[in-house]
Amino acid sequence: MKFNKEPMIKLKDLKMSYGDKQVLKGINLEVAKGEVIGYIGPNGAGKSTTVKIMLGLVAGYTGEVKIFGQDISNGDVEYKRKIGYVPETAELYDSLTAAEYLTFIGELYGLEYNIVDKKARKLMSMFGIEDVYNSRMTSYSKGMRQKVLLISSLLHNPDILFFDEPLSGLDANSVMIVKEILKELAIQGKAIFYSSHIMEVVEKISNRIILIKEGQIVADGSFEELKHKCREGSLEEIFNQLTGFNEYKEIAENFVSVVEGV
Ligand SMILES: Nc1ncnc2c1ncn2[C@@H]1O[C@H](COP(=O)(O)OP(=O)(O)OP(=O)(O)O)[C@@H](O)[C@H]1O
Repeated sequence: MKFNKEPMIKLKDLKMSYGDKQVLKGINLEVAKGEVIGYIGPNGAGKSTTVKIMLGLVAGYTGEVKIFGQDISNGDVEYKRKIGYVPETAELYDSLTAAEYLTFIGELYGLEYNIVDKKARKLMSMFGIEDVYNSRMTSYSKGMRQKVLLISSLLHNPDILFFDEPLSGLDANSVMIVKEILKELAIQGKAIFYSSHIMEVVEKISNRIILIKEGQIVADGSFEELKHKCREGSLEEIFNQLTGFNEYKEIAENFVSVVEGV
């Protein structure tokens, strides 16, 4: 296989516009096996757009996107078989049971029904939700749905994982489990692309942080490196500094005074 020598992901001068608006202005990055990339930035910075381009969901970009050493514009979608994705918002097929949904997804990836059924049930049990495996997902809480989504992204043992707010709706115990799972997956050599606005978690789980602002990378390094460079203590403070934001107090005060002014 190629990806021993090649980086798992390589983006070269990636640009993307929607109409007149340029949302990616030349992203360059390489991701190696075992890297957990915290991909962060303000709302609208271009994070989801980058990820969707890599997933082959958005066309019209310029520059080069190589996944497992293969240029994805060559029309061969085989690379998608080794990718897992948890989108920020997903439409689960609510009227299905988790058993039906997960076995369906597994079969799409070419897994045998019995194997995927067993695996899905086991993973559900580890998340403490085995008892609802055969219940319709309409009856699920937000956290339970999120767990099903996480499981569905991992059933086929992908080599690259794209996670967009994967902890959304999870309770503190489940968050700890997922954080450990991510660590373990990275040790197994997976590359993980982790987008989130929860800076405390990004700080802890990422071995490399990439901060994107207005379609450009403005920081790329380990948390320790960014801390040293920015002379700040937390990733939240680094984020505020690098995105030039310090008027949160003023905005909050004005906000409350408008609320009170009714
Ligand atoms: N399909 C689309 N059509 C037009 N504009 C789009 C489309 N998708 C995204 N955009 C614009 O591209 C910019 C980047 O959006 P993107 O979703 O990549 O940001 P993001 O960094 O993921 O933000 P968030 O943190 O809010 O999820 C935004 O200005 C958004 O309005």
